[in-house]
Amino acid sequence: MAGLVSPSGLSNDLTLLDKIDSESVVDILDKRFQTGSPYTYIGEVVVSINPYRQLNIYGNDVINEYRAREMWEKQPHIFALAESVSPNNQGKNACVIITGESGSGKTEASKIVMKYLAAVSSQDDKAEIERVRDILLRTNVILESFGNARTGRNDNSSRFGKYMDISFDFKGTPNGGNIHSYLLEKSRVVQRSAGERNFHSFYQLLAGANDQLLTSLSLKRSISGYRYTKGDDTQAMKVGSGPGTDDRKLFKDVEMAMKNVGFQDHEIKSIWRLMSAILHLGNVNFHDDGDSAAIREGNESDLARVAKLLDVDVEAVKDALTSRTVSAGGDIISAKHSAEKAEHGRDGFAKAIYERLFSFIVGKINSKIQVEKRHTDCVIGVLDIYGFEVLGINSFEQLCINYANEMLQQLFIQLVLKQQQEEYIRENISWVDVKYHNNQPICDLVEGRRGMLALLEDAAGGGLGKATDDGLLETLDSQFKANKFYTSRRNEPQDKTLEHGHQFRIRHYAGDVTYSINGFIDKSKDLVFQDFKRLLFGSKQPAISSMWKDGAQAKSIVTKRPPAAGTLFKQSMQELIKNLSSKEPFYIRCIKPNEIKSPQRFDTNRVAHQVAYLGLVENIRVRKAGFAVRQPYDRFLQRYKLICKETWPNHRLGSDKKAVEVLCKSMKIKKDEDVAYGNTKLFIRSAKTLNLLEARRDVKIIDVIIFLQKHWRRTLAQIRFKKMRALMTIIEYYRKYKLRKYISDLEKKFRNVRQMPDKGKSITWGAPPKSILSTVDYFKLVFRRWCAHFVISRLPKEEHEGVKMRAAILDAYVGSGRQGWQGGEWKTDYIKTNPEFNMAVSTLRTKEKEGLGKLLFAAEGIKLSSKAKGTPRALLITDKFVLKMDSTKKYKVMDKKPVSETIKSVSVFNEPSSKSVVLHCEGRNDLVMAFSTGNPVELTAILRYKLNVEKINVQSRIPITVEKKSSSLTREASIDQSASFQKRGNDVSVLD
Ligand SMILES: Nc1ncnc2c1ncn2[C@@H]1O[C@H](COP(=O)(O)OP(=O)(O)OP(=O)(O)O)[C@@H](O)[C@H]1O
Repeated sequence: MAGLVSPSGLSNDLTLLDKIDSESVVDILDKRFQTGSPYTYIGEVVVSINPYRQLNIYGNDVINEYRAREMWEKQPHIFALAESVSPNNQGKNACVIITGESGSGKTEASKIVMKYLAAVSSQDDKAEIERVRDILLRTNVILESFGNARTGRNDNSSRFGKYMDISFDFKGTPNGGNIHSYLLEKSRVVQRSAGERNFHSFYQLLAGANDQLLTSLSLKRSISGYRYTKGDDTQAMKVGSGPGTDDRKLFKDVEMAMKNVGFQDHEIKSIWRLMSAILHLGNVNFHDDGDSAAIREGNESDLARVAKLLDVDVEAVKDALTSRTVSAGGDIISAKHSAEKAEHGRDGFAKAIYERLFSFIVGKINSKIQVEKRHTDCVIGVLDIYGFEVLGINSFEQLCINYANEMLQQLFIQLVLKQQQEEYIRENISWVDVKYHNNQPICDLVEGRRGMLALLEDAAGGGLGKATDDGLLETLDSQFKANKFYTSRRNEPQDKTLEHGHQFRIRHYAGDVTYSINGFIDKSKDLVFQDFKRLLFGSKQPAISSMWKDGAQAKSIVTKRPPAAGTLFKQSMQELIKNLSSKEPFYIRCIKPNEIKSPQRFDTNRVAHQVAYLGLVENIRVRKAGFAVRQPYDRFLQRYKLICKETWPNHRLGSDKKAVEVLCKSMKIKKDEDVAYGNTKLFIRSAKTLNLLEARRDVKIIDVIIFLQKHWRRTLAQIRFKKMRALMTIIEYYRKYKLRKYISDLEKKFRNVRQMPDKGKSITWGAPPKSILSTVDYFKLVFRRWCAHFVISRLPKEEHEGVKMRAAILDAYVGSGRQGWQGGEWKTDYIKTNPEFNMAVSTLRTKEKEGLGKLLFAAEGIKLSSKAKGTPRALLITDKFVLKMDSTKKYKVMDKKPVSETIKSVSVFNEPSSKSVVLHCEGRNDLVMAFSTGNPVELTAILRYKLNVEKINVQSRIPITVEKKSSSLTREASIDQSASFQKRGNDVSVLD
């Protein structure tokens, strides 16, 4: 519920409070102050309570959160208001009016607005735009130096009102601006209350100027050395040690800012000259010499310094300070001052120099940022003006300040009501009239045709006859006798709180203020003798001279008295109000939580007082009258459409208004009673309805989150799946490519293989892709066979069989150690060499009824029998039988077994010359023979090639089973060519 309550559960908009009274508002402000969330809304008005501590809520990350957001969407913040006024958002002229008492945070608020506007304005990096943006941000440093001072209430109090217009071009880029200053508190130059300081600029100059500059200005680095900077609080007044300030550093910042803004060196120098001249001027004292004033002894050097710094003649300065030129009936005479009057004149001169210097600085800044109207698309004004002021003694300045606040409050009520009324008319909603405090009678009392300022003007011009403060009070008393907002002791003798003869009281909207009439006429006249004007117009410093153009008149010309200060102030206020009224206003109402700048202390009474005089409760009531909240239909839908199935996720109801009606109906929100449907906005009467919507939204949002999560997960899975599929396709294509490449490379390598002398045996095959390893093995086999074919085809046909047989046992013998196994002649049968054996076999053939089968192998030797004896035997193998014959008994058949049941595997020794062979027979004794005729390798080949006995063992120790006993057969070379067996422990050795 970002829009309605803060994370700590506080109402974000005071109109949403159930109970609208001062206590509830103060209570919310207290909680906001304590929780470090200083902003609250009343509709579009931001109420700000000074946190008096640095909060981490002004960074660029936070700025980004507020971009392109409606005010109510995020937590209350000045950024939200700045976003509303920013040209990107509305493109209309607007103004931000910041009010509140001294120290409530107005200047800080204006800086926050500026920071936001600068950050979000279109980021065009043209040098000119950068320059203007830079100047607008840097002006603060300069204006704060010359216009701010430490007061009892604020260490950095603005002692002038400031209105800054920032112009934006059609792209929303700041391209210029204009600053207006109001009522600089120039009296501060010559006097101030205990513990307060003069304007920062004086201390910054004394602390920050380098020795060379100080010497050129004839200054000492000493605050106590000058009447106008000397204070009663020596610790606080030490150079560079003002609380909360670093004068030395700030001097550099100000100098740099002036240079960046475009002040020329001679202008900056003139500014330091004028500041120094003021300091020296304050040290010039007078005494009465007869009936006229004379410079006090010892002060001539100060006077000389003043003259030098102002670049005028020293005698002329002396004359201007001690006398006055009067033109009467064409004669020009010099009227001498008394010492008192001269001192008065000196202070007036110092104030005037500073005031004109300040105006010069503001004018200079303006000249650097002014922009032609035709290049301006919209203007945003920021007004940071002194708040309502009630001091121990309230004088003319307080009257002006409080009058300005009356005007602004009147404007506020008018504009808020007017805006609301206009909105109701525009939206076609019936209008409810609201009673509110009307400040107009008080404004009239001050500024009316026969109001206080008009009477002051008369008094200042001598029009009232008695141009004394007492006389003025008498006139005011009689003029406003019947005015219920004015009172004095004369008009209400029973009111003992008012002092007779010099106090009057005005009932301001913010509370009663008692003013002292003393000094009113002088301050109102604000007289600077023409002699001073002429003196400084004559300065050889062009910048100084340019500040005093009205000193150009000849002495003989009788100058028309300028309007009184009050009248000028009234005019500038009226102009300001006119300017503000022409723009869409936005308000920041600043509140000061305590008097001691504490980040913890919340002074309930003080805050209640401010809440009252800022008219916040009234403001809430006005805003709430009729409808507490209004929201454009599209925005409303954006937030709440999820709570109604007809509107979620998108409606098809023709218009947003219709969709909102359906949504409200589904929530049983009653038309007219709870809400009203305007042309473009929904008007919600009370917080109850909004809370209902928000509560429903909170419930629904969980469903939406689950729904979104579900979809998002599905989307993620789809994305992953697609990626995987793509990956597989890539892999598949790559594999195919690798395969094709391998095969095509092979094909290229083997293309001319027939013509190669070695028929391609030297070709390297390369590592094949894994998937075709077995295929390539097969290819290799085919290739080998193809090669073999060539070898074989060159041999006579009858040898083919032998070669094939040799090839068949290749795997068993390669690397076996039985070199030369494939060589030699294979005779198949060795009978022919022995006629007796041959005869016996022929006889056998004829005798055997079922047929002996085709003779495959026949050989003689000795057979291992029990006790390791070698018995002469002949071995006959046909494709059907295995026969053992006794070669000592005319080849009598000893044993005859079908060949398939008999031999399971065959073993030979891995030594080339061995003639022994072991036929392993399943379930029977192994047949171990050492041949005298017959080749054991040939026998293994016949067994595998012709009788499918696959297993051929070629080893050095052959496990045997003879006479049902298992042992091992080893081989030893025979010395005499004849074979024999020898017992070796449990094992047997054949000597062959
Ligand atoms: N948003 C803020 N965050 C932190 N401190 C603040 C904030 N606003 C104001 N302050 C503190 O309060 C002091 C006074 O604020 P600021 O000068 O803006 O008051 P002001 O209303 O302009 O006073 P004046 O009318 O005297 O010029 C600041 O110097 C600063 O210490």
